[in-house]
Amino acid sequence: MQSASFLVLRTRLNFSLMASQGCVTQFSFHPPQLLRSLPGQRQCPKLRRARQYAYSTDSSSTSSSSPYSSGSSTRSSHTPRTRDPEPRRSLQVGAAMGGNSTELQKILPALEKVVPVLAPGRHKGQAGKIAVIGGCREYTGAPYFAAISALKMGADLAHVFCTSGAATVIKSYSPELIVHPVLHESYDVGEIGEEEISGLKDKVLAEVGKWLQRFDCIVIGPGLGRDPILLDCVAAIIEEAKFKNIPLVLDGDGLFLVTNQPELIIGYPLAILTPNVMEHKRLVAKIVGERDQNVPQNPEVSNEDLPGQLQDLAKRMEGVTILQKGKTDYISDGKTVLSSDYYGSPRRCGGQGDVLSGSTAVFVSWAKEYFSNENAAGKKEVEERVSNNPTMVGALAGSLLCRKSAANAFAQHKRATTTTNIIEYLGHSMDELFPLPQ
Ligand SMILES: NC(=O)C1=CN([C@@H]2O[C@H](COP(=O)(O)OP(=O)(O)OC[C@H]3O[C@@H](n4cnc5c(N)ncnc54)[C@H](O)[C@@H]3O)[C@@H](O)[C@H]2O)[C@@H](O)CC1
Ligand SMILES: Nc1ncnc2c1ncn2[C@@H]1O[C@H](COP(=O)(O)OP(=O)(O)OP(=O)(O)O)[C@@H](O)[C@H]1O
Repeated sequence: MQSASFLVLRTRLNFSLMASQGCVTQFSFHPPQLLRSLPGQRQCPKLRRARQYAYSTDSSSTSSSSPYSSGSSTRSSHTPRTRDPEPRRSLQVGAAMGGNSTELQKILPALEKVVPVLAPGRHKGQAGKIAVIGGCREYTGAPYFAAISALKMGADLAHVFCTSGAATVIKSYSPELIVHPVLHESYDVGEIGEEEISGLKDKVLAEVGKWLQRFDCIVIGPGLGRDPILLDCVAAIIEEAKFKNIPLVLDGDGLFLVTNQPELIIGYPLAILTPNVMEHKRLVAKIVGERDQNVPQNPEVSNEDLPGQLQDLAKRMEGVTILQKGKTDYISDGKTVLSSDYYGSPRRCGGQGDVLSGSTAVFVSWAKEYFSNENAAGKKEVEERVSNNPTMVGALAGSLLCRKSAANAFAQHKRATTTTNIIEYLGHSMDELFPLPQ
């Protein structure tokens, strides 16, 4: 078993090396000198062979094979390593620190195509109407960060749906946000029975439901809290949003909800989950550990094979896009893995994930709009250089923007950098990545 794992690991190292020699598109932080020598993006025969070796030794379904090695409580002594039936296409967006990476210079013009132009003829709302569902007694900062980030990086309108206790506070942070005090938590409603809870759910759904169709993307979870009544109502909102085909970004307590009720989101291609390391581990334990008899109950999430594990997780979630945040951000919809370690800041202050969820929501809405236009200019370029999936494109662009903004804020504020500083730099960073025409 040990030697089998070792072989796969060796294959992955070779894979990385070949990737850096041009067999896959790469934006890598690590070897810029290799990046510069990239001869092209097409898959080379050597890499094709390596992929076959790594992935085709077992043609059984994902439920019987997995990239997860043993965790603390093993259910079965047989814990095979990665044998993905489909090869992984890996695209790494990496950081020659100053932004001179050859690959990044290819990716940015492709991403730029989905950014809407600023033209006098456009009307309010065309650049994006975003909603954030979050904000409770404890947390008012997180939904504010997500919603204001959406506005600051280019959306036209941002709404927040929160509890009445949080609403006044959020409104007082910014007159630019449209705040709806429509959610309820146990603390407010006291002890109520099943029937009353059901009535409350209907009321919340009616209040939120009349707005839903207007939104281009909804962020669910920043500062939402974990009150069971409130989460029950949010689950109903998710169902309704899916019915209306609205893209969803799930973060913070929204992830807590869908980790406990994965059926809410599995198979919905317009969903993006943005877990941090801890949230990702919970998701893996639930989706892989609890459901697959062939892997340990607490599968080990290993840094070595994060891309393979993430792809496996996204595949098990039937095409949901997952953006796993960390030192490197990994993004997968089960078909492709993108990774980005471009820019970033060493400050780990709370709230940066909220900036990411708000920004990603806007990029996803732009990408969806872009792909829905059959005559959109440069579509082939976006598909080839990034992905033909709007949620993948949006997630990568969101990651790049937030890391760029964090780097800019850190350069100015150093150890004093907070999320508010990062938000202040969103507009400037957008313009550095996607400059407005002179
Ligand atoms: N100002 C605010 O209102 C903020 C509210 N937030 C909200 O707070 C709620 C709870 O979020 P939490 O993230 O605290 O959730 P959890 O209760 O899941 O806590 C996660 C824990 O994991 C730890 N952790 C995070 N990243 C880690 C890593 N890479 N390695 C090891 N440990 C790690 C953290 O220190 C934290 O103690 C969410 O609704 C969230 O949106 C946050 O967004 C932060 C800002
Ligand atoms: N070690 C790191 N180096 C550079 N950037 C990082 C690092 N860890 C996270 N990030 C970036 O910070 C952003 C937020 O990720 P983080 O892991 O802090 O989210 P979070 O814990 O959900 O945040 P929040 O405090 O809002 O709940 C992401 O864009 C990610 O790319």
